Amino acid sequence: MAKPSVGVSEVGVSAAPAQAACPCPGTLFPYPPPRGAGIAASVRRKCLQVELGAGAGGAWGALESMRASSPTHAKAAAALAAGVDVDDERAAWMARHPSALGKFEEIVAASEGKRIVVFLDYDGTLSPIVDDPDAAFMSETMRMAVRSVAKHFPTAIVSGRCRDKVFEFVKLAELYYAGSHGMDIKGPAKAASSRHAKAKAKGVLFQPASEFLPMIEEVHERLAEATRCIPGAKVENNKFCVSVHFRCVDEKMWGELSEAVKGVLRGYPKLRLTQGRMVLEVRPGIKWDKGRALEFLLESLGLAECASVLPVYIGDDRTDEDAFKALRRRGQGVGILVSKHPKETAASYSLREPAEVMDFLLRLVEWKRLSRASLRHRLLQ
Ligand SMILES: O=P(O)(O)OC[C@H]1O[C@H](O[C@H]2O[C@H](CO)[C@@H](O)[C@H](O)[C@H]2O)[C@H](O)[C@@H](O)[C@@H]1O
Repeated sequence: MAKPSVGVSEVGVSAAPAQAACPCPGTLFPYPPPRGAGIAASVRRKCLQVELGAGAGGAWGALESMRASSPTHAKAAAALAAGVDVDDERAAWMARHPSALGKFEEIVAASEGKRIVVFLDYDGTLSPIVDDPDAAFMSETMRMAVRSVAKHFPTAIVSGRCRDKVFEFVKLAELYYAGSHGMDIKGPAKAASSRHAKAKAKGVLFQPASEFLPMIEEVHERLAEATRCIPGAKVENNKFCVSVHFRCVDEKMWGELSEAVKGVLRGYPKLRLTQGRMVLEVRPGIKWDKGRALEFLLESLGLAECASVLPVYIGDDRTDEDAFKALRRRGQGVGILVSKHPKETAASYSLREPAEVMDFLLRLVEWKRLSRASLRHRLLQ
């Protein structure tokens, strides 16, 4: 298996994913994605810029990013700057990123002759967003849906959380887990079915940032100390990354929080700062993300061949954009963004909330059962 190139990444993410010629028929990605009127260009640019510059600050600082990530701010700014009717904007966005439930038949039709592999983000995708990160439980019905999906398709959870923690929430041993934004990858603990035996025999386990472990420990302690006096701030150790939550911090204190985080990171030039949903994410500055984790898992499963696989990735966060972009680079796959609001995204489809994710997963299972039954029926005739 090819080892990844590990090195300090450049700060700044290009707005548009690199265009890849797709050699495969039946791609679901119209690329480049049509750009309708709607979110004003300046707001779009801000929504796309996820690297914040850990040192002296990038062209665009952490505080501005924190403000723009607030749904109220982003919406108000977009409406103000573009004078756009919010309903029109939503309709235009839905035309570009239609509901994966509404387009279900189109999606499964694209899987003809291919093996579907399912990738699921955790927070905001399988569990609703809540104030307390330690209380982001998934429902038992969602767990049953994921378990059923994993019976039919290789299934992976790809999360910003530490792998052990996300496993504690999901509690399904038959899945692949990629924790710490894909920097901690492990295969199923025990055999789920003989179909997966090949990948298991390879013993999938990969930690491309292991040398950062002591540094992350240290920076976690320093961040906890530096933000102790900011009410509502919460620092979470995600093993290869650290999350600094500001969901419960008064907006007036966001400036102080971002200064505290940047102050600590000045001493750690090998780390980088990105942002998720009301959270600043400190991570090793290596070229590794959820997109690379997706590629790694496909390769481990022996399914990297473009013609034989249809990866389906469902996620809600900026960090999931790396996986959506990876699918576009492959020129094939189904990227589904979970969002109630129009957002710039490299995903092709959308779902509004975790409840719709569960409906989609259950439909996938039902479709698989029916197509198997119909195949059996045809063989017996
Ligand atoms: O990649 P994910 O599985 O989506 O993890 C991303 C971050 O998720 C968690 O934070 C988010 O969910 C919390 C609980 O709903 C919420 O309080 C917080 O505001 C969100 O950002 C998790 O706590 C982070 O460590 C993950 O990096």
